Amino acid sequence: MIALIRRILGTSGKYKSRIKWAFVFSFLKGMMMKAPIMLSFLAITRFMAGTADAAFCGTLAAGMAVSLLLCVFFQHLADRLQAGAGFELFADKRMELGTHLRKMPMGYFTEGNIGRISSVLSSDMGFIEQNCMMVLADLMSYIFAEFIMVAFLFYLSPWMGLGALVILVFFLLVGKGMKKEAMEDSVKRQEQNGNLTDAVLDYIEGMGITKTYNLLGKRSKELTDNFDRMCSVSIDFEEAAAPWQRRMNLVYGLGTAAALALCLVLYMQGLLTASYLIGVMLFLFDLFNPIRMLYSQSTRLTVMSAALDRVENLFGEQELLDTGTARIPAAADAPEIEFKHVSFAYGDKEVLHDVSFSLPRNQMFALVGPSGGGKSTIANLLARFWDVNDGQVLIRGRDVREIPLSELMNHISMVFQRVYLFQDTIYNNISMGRPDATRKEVIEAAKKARCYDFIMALPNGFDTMVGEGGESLSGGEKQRISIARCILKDAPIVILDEATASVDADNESYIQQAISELCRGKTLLVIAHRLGTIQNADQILVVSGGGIAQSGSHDELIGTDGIYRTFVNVRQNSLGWSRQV
Ligand SMILES: Nc1ncnc2c1ncn2[C@@H]1O[C@H](COP(=O)(O)OP(=O)(O)OP(=O)(O)O)[C@@H](O)[C@H]1O
Repeated sequence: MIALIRRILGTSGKYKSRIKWAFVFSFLKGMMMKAPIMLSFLAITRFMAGTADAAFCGTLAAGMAVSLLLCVFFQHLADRLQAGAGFELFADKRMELGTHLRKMPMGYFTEGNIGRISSVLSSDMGFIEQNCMMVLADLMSYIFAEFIMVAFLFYLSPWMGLGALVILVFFLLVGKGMKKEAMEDSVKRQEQNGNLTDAVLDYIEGMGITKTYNLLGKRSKELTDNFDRMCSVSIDFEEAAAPWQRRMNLVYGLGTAAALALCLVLYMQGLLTASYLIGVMLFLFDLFNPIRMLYSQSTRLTVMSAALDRVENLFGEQELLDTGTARIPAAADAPEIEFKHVSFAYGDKEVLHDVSFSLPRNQMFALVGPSGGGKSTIANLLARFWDVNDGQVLIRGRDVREIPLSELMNHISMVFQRVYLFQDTIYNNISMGRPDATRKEVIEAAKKARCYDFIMALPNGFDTMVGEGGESLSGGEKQRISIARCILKDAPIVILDEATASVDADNESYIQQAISELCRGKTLLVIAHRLGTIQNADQILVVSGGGIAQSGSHDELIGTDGIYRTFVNVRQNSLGWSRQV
């Protein structure tokens, strides 16, 4: 418990001193709570000695009233300091986690971690935020109350004090077993919570496919199974705690009886006077209540501890190093993009092996080749979504790892095949390409991306809200809005993952016009699927089997016997690289 309190203090940063002050007020509250018992003891001693007079009685009554008022006052201060600190602390932690996640390699988000991240951010952090400070306040007041009572008992009778300490050892032993069991179950419960979030996200994201393939029964079953598992681990968790709670109550009952017996034995042996006997009896029945209450919170504490583990683990995930300070030169003799002996593996699976190529400035390059050959991986390494295992990726002669990530991102625009629009206005979706752009510049970008006309036909024009993921727009319209965003950003390198899905002829021609605008005066690296795009490229890189199998212009490559010619011939007659321009 102390370890958990230390851990929370350790993570509380600038709120640490506020929390410590709250502990001071908790301690004072604990003192004031027990003050009436101590005053009563004083009264009994004076009455039995016959020295109590009217002035004493008046002072005693005033002392009782003041101690009760102070108790309420200190409680108020402790609660205010702790609860406020808790909510502010976790608002900061969420922001910190957001910044941390932004610096993680993209691979982290594609390896089944989305559910874990969501459940840490919502359920784990929410649980700690709501419980931690209030529980902490209770814990501290129980610990202080127990300490004050045992110390007072020692003052009344060292024998009674020692007896109380022995009984406390039994509480600690039962508490230890209780904590161990609850800890294991808490870990299982929080892990299942993450699995459930994963399953819910997966179910909702895949709803379209689920309906199309009529998989509602199967997919619902997976989700229901997860709900069932969550229910059973929660029941196990509560059931596992019940026997320990019973043991704790047993120790409480037997401990109080033993303390009472000891008190009577001491009185009969003449080791305790009558007034001290009454004094001890005054709070004997409350003596072990604080420690019992302390352990009744232990299940919440173990959940909190497991939740803290998960939060800390997420914070402990390795970020992409962003220590570079090199600037990308405005002009350089070096190629705009260069891969030097690059090798890269996703885990153990090597995808690129010793890949080298260089691309001059302001030209268009097409990456083509069989599915799974490594085209997207090349684009992702250029944008430093991952780091290479060997070799170097250079922009204008600078290794991307030496360039600050923010500068690198300012230098590169990406148009993904799967366009994502935020639940916001169309205007904001475009302007996030350059947040300081004027309205005129945003509209200009929309015109260049050939989306102005369809935007103006919408009920609220640029202020129309887009549904989650851009669902209320057609695929071609969404793609053009994402191109407008890139045009506004005006980065010197554009990476474009050409859509494989076919769109209607009108949309196709609008998208091609938008791409032409986007690429004016830029270096374009396009993962190309359409023969029209490939033929327009200044240079084609055929990516296959983890390397560059061929490179050259369309005319050069088509005249050579090799993988490119075979591909073009095959694809011309099939669905893949269509002849649409
Ligand atoms: N995040 C990832 N984790 C593990 N393996 C991956 C990951 N992304 C891609 N791969 C694997 O790396 C290989 C290269 O994938 P990549 O997406 O680069 O190929 P591609 O040529 O772009 O394919 P496509 O044309 O189908 O998009 C594939 O075998 C793929 O399964």
